[in-house]
Amino acid sequence: MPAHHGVDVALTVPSTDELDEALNGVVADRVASRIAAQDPTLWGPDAESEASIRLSWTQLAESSRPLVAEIEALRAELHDQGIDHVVLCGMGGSSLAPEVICHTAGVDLTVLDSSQPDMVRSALADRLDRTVVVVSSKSGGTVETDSQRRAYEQAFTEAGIDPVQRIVVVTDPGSPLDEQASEAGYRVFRADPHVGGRYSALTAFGLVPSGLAGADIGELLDSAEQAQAALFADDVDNPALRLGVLLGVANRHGVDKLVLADRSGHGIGDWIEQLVAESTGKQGRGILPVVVPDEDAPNFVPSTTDSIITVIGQSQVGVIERTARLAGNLAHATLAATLGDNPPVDDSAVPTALSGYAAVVDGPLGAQMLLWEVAVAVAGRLIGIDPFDQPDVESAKKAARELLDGAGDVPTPDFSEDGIDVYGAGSSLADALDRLLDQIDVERGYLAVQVYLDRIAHADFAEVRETLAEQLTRPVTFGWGPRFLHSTGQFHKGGTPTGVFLQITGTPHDDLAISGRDFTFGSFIDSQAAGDAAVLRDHGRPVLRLHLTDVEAGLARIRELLA
Ligand SMILES: O=P(O)(O)OC[C@H]1O[C@H](O)[C@H](O)[C@@H](O)[C@@H]1O
Repeated sequence: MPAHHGVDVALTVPSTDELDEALNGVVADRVASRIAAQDPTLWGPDAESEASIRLSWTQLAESSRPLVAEIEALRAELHDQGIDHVVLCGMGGSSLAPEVICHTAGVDLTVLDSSQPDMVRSALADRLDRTVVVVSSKSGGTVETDSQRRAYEQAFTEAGIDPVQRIVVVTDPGSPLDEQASEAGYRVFRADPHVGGRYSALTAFGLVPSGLAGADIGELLDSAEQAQAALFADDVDNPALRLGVLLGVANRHGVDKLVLADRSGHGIGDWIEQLVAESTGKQGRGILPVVVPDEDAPNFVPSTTDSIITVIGQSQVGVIERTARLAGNLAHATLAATLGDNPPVDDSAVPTALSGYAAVVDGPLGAQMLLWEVAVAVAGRLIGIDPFDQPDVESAKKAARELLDGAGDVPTPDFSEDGIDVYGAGSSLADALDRLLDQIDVERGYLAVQVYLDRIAHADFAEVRETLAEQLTRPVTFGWGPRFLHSTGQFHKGGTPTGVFLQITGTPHDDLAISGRDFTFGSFIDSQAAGDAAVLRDHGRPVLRLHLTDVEAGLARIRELLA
């Protein structure tokens, strides 16, 4: 195996027999029904103690029912007071589910999952007099969420509004946030502690903000409940087993990218991204999701041999056949994991050469969430990792903390050009970029673009993913910082060591103090970027950081260079 790959699994293609064998194996081992029965031994002895406190997600369709009426009553109470704008403060598993639930339902939810000062400011300035803020944190110790809470407490107080009337907390029982919020008199929803963050979509974490915003959370639970029989069946037709086997077997053959064409139009790709990246990306192994807008996007066509291509939200026969054809392998496409009206696939038009992996996944939102959770648990067993921990997220948090405490080395730019401070080698900005991109391994590498800016104000910049993917013909991911740190950040540091990282940071228009803290939002997000870059470099990964002293001009310059 060539050393430059940094991966010890050769890229090969399994036979249809191997996929069938693995599928028969998980059926014979009763994996689906044992997941439903919350058997913690499924992932081996090392994962057993974590798994024994992480499997309650299998029964949420029933156990979360009592929350529906409680949340709906609170929504009605708030509406009576003219409070109809819901803001969610939270990161990762505490924000990605409500975001997709509300988007799918077509209801308005402001998701504040950032420490970027301008973005925090914009949220604070938006309809404060009509706003209820849900502060969600399972651990109760996430610094972004704590800082957002402090910002809203201060804003409400300054506006003469009692924060106790406007802040609702979701957390695990006994967390520091639970103690603090209960003492302050806030309304606290205590979630099931035996469910991990990224599996918590159907707990209070997903339901409270979504229900307050007006999504039909009863229907969401109904759709999960209706899918349970199919998803927990020890049966070769179980779509979750089929998807999990596809992911697991492909990964054993060195395939470690999952290109998701998110045709749902509601952003379920971002939720799946966290579930897959944090659950599998560890011990130098795992699967990196690459979220793309549709099946025509670069990285989907053409795809690379180290990718599984997946269409979400379009189980029409034409889409299934086309996906199968692109992957060149009907066997994989017949692993289409669709729920509900699942049309039959016409095999006749599709070539059967074995050269790739594909899946089409569809179904109502609650059902699909459960489907992906079961599939990822199955894949984790086949890959041989613990799907319930996230060991490498902490390292970046620690490095950021040290920088804030003045303990770490504050990085200094290597040079500046056109108002852009460059942290990396090169004779010019263009040269520094070329040098970074040249380090992407042509067979196994990927580029991760990590942008620590206001993701609402600069949303268009995400299009550089398409430009770069087209030019590089290698998988390119795009993540907004610090949001991605709670998602793909785990894979970047703990997964297959094949990433190359372009970090973009910027000077905010206006920094913002955090009440009761000796650091500002601006210094916090800077430390988060610098801390993560330091950890990536410690892992031997190339990182180029570009700091934009004038964000608008800097982004325009980067676009120009990349085009
Ligand atoms: O809900 P919290 O405890 O605040 O955690 C928010 C996020 O924090 C960390 O980054 C974890 O890696 C995520 O899995 C989690 O969802």
